[in-house]
This record gives sequence, C-alpha cells and structure tokens, in this order.
Amino acid sequence: MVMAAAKGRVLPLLAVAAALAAALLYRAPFSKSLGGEGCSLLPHDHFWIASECVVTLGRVGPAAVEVKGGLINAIAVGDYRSFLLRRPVVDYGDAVIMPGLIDVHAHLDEPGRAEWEGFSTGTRAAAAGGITTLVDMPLNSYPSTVSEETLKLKLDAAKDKLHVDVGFWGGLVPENALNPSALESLLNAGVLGLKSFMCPSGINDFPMTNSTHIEEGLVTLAKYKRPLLIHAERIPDVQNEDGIDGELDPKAYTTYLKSRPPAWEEAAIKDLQRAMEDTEIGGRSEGAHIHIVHLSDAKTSLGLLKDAKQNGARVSIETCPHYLAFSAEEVPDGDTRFKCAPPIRDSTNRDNLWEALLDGHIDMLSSDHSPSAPDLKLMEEGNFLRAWGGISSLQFVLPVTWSHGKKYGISLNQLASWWSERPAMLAGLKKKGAILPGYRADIVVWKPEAQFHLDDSHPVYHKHRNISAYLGKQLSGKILSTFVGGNLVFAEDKHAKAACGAPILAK
Ligand SMILES: NC(=O)NC(NC(N)=O)C(=O)[O-]
Ligand SMILES: [Zn+2]
Ligand SMILES: [Zn+2]
Repeated sequence: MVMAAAKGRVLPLLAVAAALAAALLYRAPFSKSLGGEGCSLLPHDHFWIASECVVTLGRVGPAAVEVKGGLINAIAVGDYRSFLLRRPVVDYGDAVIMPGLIDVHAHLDEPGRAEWEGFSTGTRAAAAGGITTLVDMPLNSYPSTVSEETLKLKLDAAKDKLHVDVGFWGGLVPENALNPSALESLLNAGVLGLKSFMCPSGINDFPMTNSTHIEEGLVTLAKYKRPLLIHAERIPDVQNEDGIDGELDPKAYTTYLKSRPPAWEEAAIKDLQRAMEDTEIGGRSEGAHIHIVHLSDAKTSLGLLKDAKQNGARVSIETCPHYLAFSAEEVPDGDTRFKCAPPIRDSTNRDNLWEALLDGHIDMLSSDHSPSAPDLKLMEEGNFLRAWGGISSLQFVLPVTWSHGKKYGISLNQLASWWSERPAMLAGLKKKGAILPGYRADIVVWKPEAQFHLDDSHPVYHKHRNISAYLGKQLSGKILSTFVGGNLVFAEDKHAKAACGAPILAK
C-alpha cells in the first residue's frame, strides 16, 4: 500500500519492523471518528505525518505523529524513518509540523454583514493560513451575539460553512451586564466567554460598557470560569493637548494617531483597576479572567497591566501581528488599509511590544481580522478619520509573525505558545493547542524559509483581498498543509471540498 499524499515524499509499505527502540512512543487513551465525504484531501483516517522539525512535547526535532479517527493517537520522537517503514506516512522532510493556530479574535460578520466577510470565506482563509480554530467576535455581524437567541442565529448562519473549528464569544453590553440571568442564558448557550468595549465600537447594536458593567459581568463569569475580553480604550474625561485639532489633515496618518493617543488605552486600564483586583484570590469575582485584546501601547498601559499581574490579578494580554509588523512611520498618508483601533504606533513602541512578547508579559497573539465592505475603507478619499477601522490579515498571520519575528530571534516553541497553547487556555479548549496524544489532530505544516511575494497573483481567500495592508509585501513562511480534526483541509493551494469544521460550544 502507498499513501496518496498531498505533499512531501510518500513512503511505500515495505521492509522490517525496525528500530522501534530508537523512537519513544506516546499513546492516546481514545479515538473518535472523522467527518464525512469530501472533508479531507487525504483518503485516510489513520496515517502518520512526520518531519525533521516537529514542535511537540516542549521540543523541536524529528518525530512522527500518528493521526487516527481525528485525534493524535501517538507520537514517535527521534529516528522516525526506520520506525515508519511499515506505516502509511506523509513525510514532510524538513518542513515544520506545529499545532494549528488558534485565533481568538476574528470578526466573521455573519449573519447580517456577509458582504464584509463570512463563515465560508473567513474559514477558508484561516485554513490557508494554518489556523485550525478561530473564535468569532460578537460584533460586526447583525445582530450582535448578545443573547441565547442571537447565538442561535450565528450557529444557523455557520452551518455547513466552517472549514476550520469555530467558537463564539458573546457580547457584554449594558443591556445584559447588570442582568445575571440574561448573562447566564448566553453562557449556558455555549459562548466561550464575553467581550466588551470601553469606547464606542462603531457598531450601533454593540454599545460600550463602563467599569460597573464590567465588574458586575465578571461576577457571573467567575461562576463559569470563562474570560471577559476587553477592548481597552476609553476617551479620557479631559482630553489634553494630544486631542485632535479640527484643522489637521484627515489623510495624514499622524492626524489619526493624535486622535487616539496611548492615553486612551491608559485611561481604560486605569478604569479596570478595581475589576482586575476583583479577580484576585479572595476577590469578588475570583475565578474570572480579564483578557486585554489588541494591546498597542507598550508603555504606561503595559506597565499598569504588568503591575496588576504581579499583584495576582487574573489578567492576560494579546497583541496582533500588525502592531509587530508595521510602525506609524511607514504608514503612507491616505492608506486607510492600515487604520485600526488602537492605532499602529511608532517603531520604538513596536520594538517594545516585541520585547514584552519575548519576556512573556504579553501572553499571546491574535489576528483581530476585522474587514468591512471595501467602500467603507474610503481608499480613494484616504480619510483616516472617517474610514472603517480594522485590519484584514487572517490568512497571513503566521508568515507575518515569523517574517518579522525572525530578527527578534523568536523560536518555533514561542510561536506555538503565542498562537496555540495560550489561546487554547484562554478559550478553555482542553484538547487543542498542542501536538499531544489524545488531542484533536489540528496541525499546520509549513516551510519557514520559503519566501513569497503577496502580489496580485497570490491566492487570497478573504472576501476582499484589496483591503489588506499586507498586499504587496514579501513574506517568508509558506503553509503546505493544514489538518483540522485529522482532515487535510488545505494543501497545495487547494481546499477540501466539504466544510467539515465544527462549531465549538462551551459546556
Ligand atoms: N468593530 C470592530 O471590529 N472593531 C475592531 N476594529 C479595530 N480593531 O480597528 C476592534 O476589534 O476593535
Ligand atoms: Zn477591539
Ligand atoms: Zn476586533
């Protein structure tokens, strides 16, 4: 028997059972069956994948991973070649085999704004980018996911469209924040946690919360041990000289920067002081967890969060590839593809974000993929103050993180921690985020040194390619194969026919 492999060398079934001793074997306790017809580009539900560079068990090196019934069944580390002689294997040579990425912050905008993105396009882009699980934000779809009923609408809209696994955050908004039974019904319906904004979200049916809403919401979340994700920007009560003067040119990026200074992030985090203390041992919402999304200010805001962590608050921090890849100095005036909130700041700030990530003060990465219909980006007019804020990046986050992280000396283990292990912990995904026996076989195979130019001919699966700030960039890190639950969902620039990703609901 020979395996019809998508990529990489195919080993024939021959020879002796050899060298078992050279490979250490870890076995899983159970297995589960695969999805249906057309779910995988590989016609097997029991196979091995192997390479010289597998990120597993806290190390990087030669290993083979046995996938059976959608799960990782066993891992053979060491000299896998002789061990695998009798087994069907896709040998990826020197490519990296890593846990699939878990993107805890993506806006898929369906139902209601499918012209912005959508479950089908968004999850195809995710699969092409090595993301095997994403968690959808409760806003930008219509209606927003703020109740059991609106979560049901999400699930209906997602049916048969998911190419990767998708969980859902619910919204903490003034309407439900002070009403524990409303929050409990949303949490009982299966959202993985809640998300709130401390400034206007730009979406009418997703109003901002104040610190009282947040403190009260956390008490309910504590019972469920699920996190509250917070967009931490707040318009300070008194705008200082950083505030924007009406005469400034709206096409200049510096104008946008001045309109949303680091003081907004600082003001929000100061406002969260009591909420953060409440999460400490013995606090009013002990067991709850505050997660600060898309941190941009690597100075005072980061300092305040570090202090809170040190004092025992249950707080985690995410930043996004665009804050690590770009700097304000290089954003062209009028190029609203780069508009996001909080803004991309200067290059010193970018370096400080990298340092905080490398030192472990920033815990993880997410895309904050937040597209819109292209006309809302006002690309011709180039008005930074009026354009929709949000970066389109879902498909590119792994090569972007790698291409820019290389000069800061990042390791594959760090990548796996920021993009898989820590996000899995945040979202409460117990058997995801690592290549370990018994875990769901969610895996990305990629070539770190393979360079590509993101030009017009490069396949992009986002709904709208032209609004992405990464177009035209040279990147390294090409995704070869993406497995979700043992299904080969993407390989050689092709997707599996059927969309067999699973919706994830908390129990
Ligand atoms: N309504 C949004 O999608 N907002 C998003 N916009 C950004 N980040 O520019 C966000 O996550 O805050
Ligand atoms: Zn946000
Ligand atoms: Zn967002």
